[in-house]
Amino acid sequence: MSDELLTPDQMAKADRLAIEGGPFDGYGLMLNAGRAVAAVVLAHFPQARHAHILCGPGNNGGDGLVAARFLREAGMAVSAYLAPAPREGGEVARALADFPETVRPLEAFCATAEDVVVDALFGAGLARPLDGVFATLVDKARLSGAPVVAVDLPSGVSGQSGAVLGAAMAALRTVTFFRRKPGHLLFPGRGLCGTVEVADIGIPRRVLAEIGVDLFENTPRRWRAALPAPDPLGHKYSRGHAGIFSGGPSATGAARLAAMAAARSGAGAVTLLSPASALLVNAAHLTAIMLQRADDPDHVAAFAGERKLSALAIGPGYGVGEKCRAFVAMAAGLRRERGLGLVLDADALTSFEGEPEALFACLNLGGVEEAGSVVLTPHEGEFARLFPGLGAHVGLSKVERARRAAARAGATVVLKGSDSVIAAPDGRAVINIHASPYLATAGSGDVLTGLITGLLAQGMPGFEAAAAAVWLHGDAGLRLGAGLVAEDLPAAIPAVLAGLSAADESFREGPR
Ligand SMILES: NC(=O)C1=CN([C@@H]2O[C@H](COP(=O)(O)OP(=O)(O)OC[C@H]3O[C@@H](n4cnc5c(N)ncnc54)[C@H](OP(=O)(O)O)[C@@H]3O)[C@@H](O)[C@H]2O)[C@@H](O)CC1
Ligand SMILES: [K+]
Repeated sequence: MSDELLTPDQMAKADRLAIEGGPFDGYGLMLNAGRAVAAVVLAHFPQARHAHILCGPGNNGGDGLVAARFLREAGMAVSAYLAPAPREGGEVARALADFPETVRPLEAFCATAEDVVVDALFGAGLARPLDGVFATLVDKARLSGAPVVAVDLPSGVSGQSGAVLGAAMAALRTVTFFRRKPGHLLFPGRGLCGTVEVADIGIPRRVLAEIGVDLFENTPRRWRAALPAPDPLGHKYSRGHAGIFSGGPSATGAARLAAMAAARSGAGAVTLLSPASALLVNAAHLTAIMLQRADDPDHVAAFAGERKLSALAIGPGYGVGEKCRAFVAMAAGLRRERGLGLVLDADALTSFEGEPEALFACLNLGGVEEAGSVVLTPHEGEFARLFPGLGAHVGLSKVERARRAAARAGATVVLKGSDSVIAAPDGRAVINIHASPYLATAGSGDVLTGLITGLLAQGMPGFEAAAAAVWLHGDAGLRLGAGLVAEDLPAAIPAVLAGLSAADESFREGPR
């Protein structure tokens, strides 16, 4: 499956460019779309007693009318229901004229669990919350128990953000056209789409270049070429040296999880930077990971120079407060002066609650010549603390929120969740769906931080390192499944890396 994602506006442009360049006109595309929907219904619900096609006033409804005609021709019992009067002379009017039966008003819809419902009320043109008869149809469809096949998007789901506007259909399958939209990958939309199929309706791939696609599913294709490979003549320090800050004696586990993940990602050396008070606790649990006392920022800076540290992570289990801010400032300095990669997570983010500008200022200080990449890895709670005004309820898509945050911070932002978004300050963004709900477990985020740090330490750029780490972490979660605990994740990384070539193949470009 292709990994480009188009917003509804970009999709409208794709339609327009395709029509201009031919060979299909608007009605030709609609015929192809309706045929594809009918094919999915016939393939997956051949035993349905009756097909009910709910058609809205726009082109989504037109696709529905075409599908109704093909289903009828295939021998299915069909009822089509249409919103009041489509625009005269338009493609929907043409689809209506070509439908040989009388269509019924939407209010007449009534289905049973043995039937199938085709939801063609609204797609890309959804402009406001569903209410009135449309909201009633959502309830009626749900209560009928009939499977729903959505045309383009479940009606009520925003293609742009995945948000539900008012109410939304819950589909078992969704047939979209040409490329998926962000709303198919972002929750809650993703949870309402069922299985998403992408139909080729004759829009040529060349239109993508003109649209300037800037959002993708997070697949290996996006970062595979930047993934570090060991130099046969290299040594452990030339493979990158990652430093992970540990918390105090009762909060050391998070940093050790991150350290082991950094090592598993391929970094040649990993050092745990521990307060003196936690040295013994950490020493009792470490083997391949090195240990260094770290109570004074100047000493750590000197150590980083002597031992050629190439990336640092601070935050997991570290503790919120002044000490954390001081070490972040020191790390930001090393990043500016020596090009170290830097990952800030958890307590390092929360430590700047109420004064995020202080963090962004120290990350963005001028005179940067060989500054390394910075990656911030907030979950929604930490994100809202660090980026007031960009929290989940501001009416922007998760992609837009992450993009604005990345631009504000001058850093790659991983906005974590079941639909993690990774955004770079230059606007590049990917949405990750390659993950498992079993990853929502204590310590899992610490492992992700370690993977990013390990990849940065090996010289991978920030955006690619973050996207790769999120995918590798997700793949480990999918492999382990039920019963996984965070300790299992680093150990699963060798198999994940070994399987990467095969995964890569499955994301190769399609024929168009
Ligand atoms: N373009 C092409 O060539 C191709 C497009 N294709 C198909 O077209 C679909 C996009 O079509 P579209 O742009 O006509 O939008 P669509 O989703 O049908 O809705 C717009 C209509 O709904 C109305 N409306 C909106 N929200 C509402 C609400 N809450 N409650 C009530 N009304 C509401 C809105 O009214 P208005 O806002 O103008 O008042 C307008 O009348 C796309 O998803 C795909 O299926 C394929 O055939 C391939 C070729
Ligand atoms: K729909």
